[in-house]
Amino acid sequence: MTVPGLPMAVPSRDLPTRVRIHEVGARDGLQNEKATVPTEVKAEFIRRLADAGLTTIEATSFVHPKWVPQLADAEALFPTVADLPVALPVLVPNERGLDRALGLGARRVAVFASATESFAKANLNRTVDEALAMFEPVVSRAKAASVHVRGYLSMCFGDPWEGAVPIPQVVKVCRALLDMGCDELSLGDTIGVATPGHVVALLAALDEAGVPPTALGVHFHDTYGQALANTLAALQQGVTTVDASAGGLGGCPYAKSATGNLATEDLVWMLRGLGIDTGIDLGRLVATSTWMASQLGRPSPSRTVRALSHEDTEEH
Ligand SMILES: CC(C)(COP(=O)([O-])OP(=O)([O-])OC[C@H]1O[C@@H](n2cnc3c(N)ncnc32)[C@H](O)[C@@H]1OP(=O)([O-])[O-])[C@@H](O)C(=O)NCCC(=O)NCCSC(=O)C[C@@](C)(O)CC(=O)[O-]
Repeated sequence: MTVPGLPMAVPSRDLPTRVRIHEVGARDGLQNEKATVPTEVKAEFIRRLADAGLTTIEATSFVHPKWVPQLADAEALFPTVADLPVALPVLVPNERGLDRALGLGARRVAVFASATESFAKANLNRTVDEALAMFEPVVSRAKAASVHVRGYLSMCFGDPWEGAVPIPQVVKVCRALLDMGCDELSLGDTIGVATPGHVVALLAALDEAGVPPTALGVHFHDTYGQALANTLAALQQGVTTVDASAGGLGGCPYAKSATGNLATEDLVWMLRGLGIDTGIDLGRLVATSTWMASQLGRPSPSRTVRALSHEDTEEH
């Protein structure tokens, strides 16, 4: 697909020159679909994302299949994409998940904690502390096997049961995950309620507690249309890893108010305008999301996908 009228690149001195996009569409996106997507379609989706230039593509989750039936095919899927020349992180909640992932040769895993008790219970059937205790052997065994570990932290801004989440509560769990040995953290705005001022305040508090922006990724959902504004605020504070989901797929099965993630295409469009290199072919990415939307039987919510897949801009 030819992309018409790309934005003029106007670099800004207070922004990074390169951003790493951590693509979560195949995991966070598809885990929340009502219909279960066939394994071959997931594999094709991941291959197309790699072909579009994404270098970190979260592939699946080794969680209990009854908790997330949409990803119950992790064992069948992972080996079919394992040879791609990209990083393929997978979620593992516990040692059972780690064993399954390591058994298939996964080199990057992610544990996923919660800043709130309500979501820890709903998502992991544990208190916050019990969940951290569950992750400890996962992280230490993964590190011993030279496997990269990401630590997600959900509900960093607001929680559907508890409301606004106090910043010190978030800082405490972030510190615990880093002290445990996680290589990087991802701050999840699981239900998409964050606003830029809150992002800046949280990043400042984390920095003060010894968690620098270079150790962090940001993971925004776009429920209230704030995901791009929040991302820009995070970039201005020195964050260089941004999670996004092709076509804006996504949500979380254990937080009903979680809607789609920040769309990767919307992010790439903004970064291009800011003169920030991502190495992504936007035309191929839009074509991938348009193809995935046709597999799911509904249009992509991404504004950029919609604008660029309009019939006058279809392949020339
Ligand atoms: C953590 C558990 C397993 C606890 O669930 P539990 O019911 O407390 O499990 P358990 O530890 O009591 O074990 C019960 C049985 O499950 C088995 N089991 C135990 N673990 C596994 C496993 N890994 N794979 C396969 N089987 C497993 C285990 O072997 C045992 O089998 P039995 O002995 O009875 O036959 C469960 O709560 C779970 O799987 N939760 C995952 C929920 C999830 O995936 N949520 C979505 C991801 S988080 C997210 O999307 C947010 C994020 C990351 O995107 C960021 C953001 O936006 O905020």
